[in-house]
Amino acid sequence: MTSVSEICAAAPMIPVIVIKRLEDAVPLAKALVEGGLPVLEITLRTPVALDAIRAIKDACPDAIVGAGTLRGAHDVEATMEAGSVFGVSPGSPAELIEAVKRANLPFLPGSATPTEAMELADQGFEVLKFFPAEAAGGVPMLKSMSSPLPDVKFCPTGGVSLDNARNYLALPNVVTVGGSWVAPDKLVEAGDFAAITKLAKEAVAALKG
Ligand SMILES: O=C(O)C(=O)C[C@H](O)[C@H](O)COP(=O)(O)O
Repeated sequence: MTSVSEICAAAPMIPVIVIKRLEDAVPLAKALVEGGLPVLEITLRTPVALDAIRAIKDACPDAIVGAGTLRGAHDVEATMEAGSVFGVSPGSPAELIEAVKRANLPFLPGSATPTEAMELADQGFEVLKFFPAEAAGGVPMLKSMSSPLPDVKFCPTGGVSLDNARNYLALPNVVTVGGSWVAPDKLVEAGDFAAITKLAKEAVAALKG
């Protein structure tokens, strides 16, 4: 099993993906992988999300497919059954944390405060999703947390864009960022997957290294 740290090191950003039509799943995943972004977070926000994960697993061997918006134990079981190799959540409710530990699923729990960060790090989580990044204090908040908690690493997500991602990645406690900006609804709905590859390449060029 790949660790969360290895998954986060595999790309400078993790696209946060909302699949509304199942037929968009594979071309979208292929477009992002082709653009240099192999780590994909498929959110469980739509009815086709689990089928989308299955389809991408089958058709895109180079993608590292995870599930986002995990809310409870049932989500952990369902996403693993569908083939997700990691999970992400906007928060860290106790029932979800217990389920993730039982299942041994590589997991980025959501954290927006120092207390949550301390509790989750104590429980052995290597990287936390700092969510909602911009609304919860953004770069200054993470910078402040890096002084007392230098060992706690984050993937800021929520309001992160090409414009501010580099400021996050420059922080010593940020290992990668997450965002939906590389897979905007409009382009997916229009079937413009070439434009999505272009956005992915643009993100990689701006953020790598
Ligand atoms: O669905 C989840 O699991 C979430 O936690 C929320 C997403 O990560 C953010 O909605 C992405 O934020 P944007 O990049 O600003 O669109």
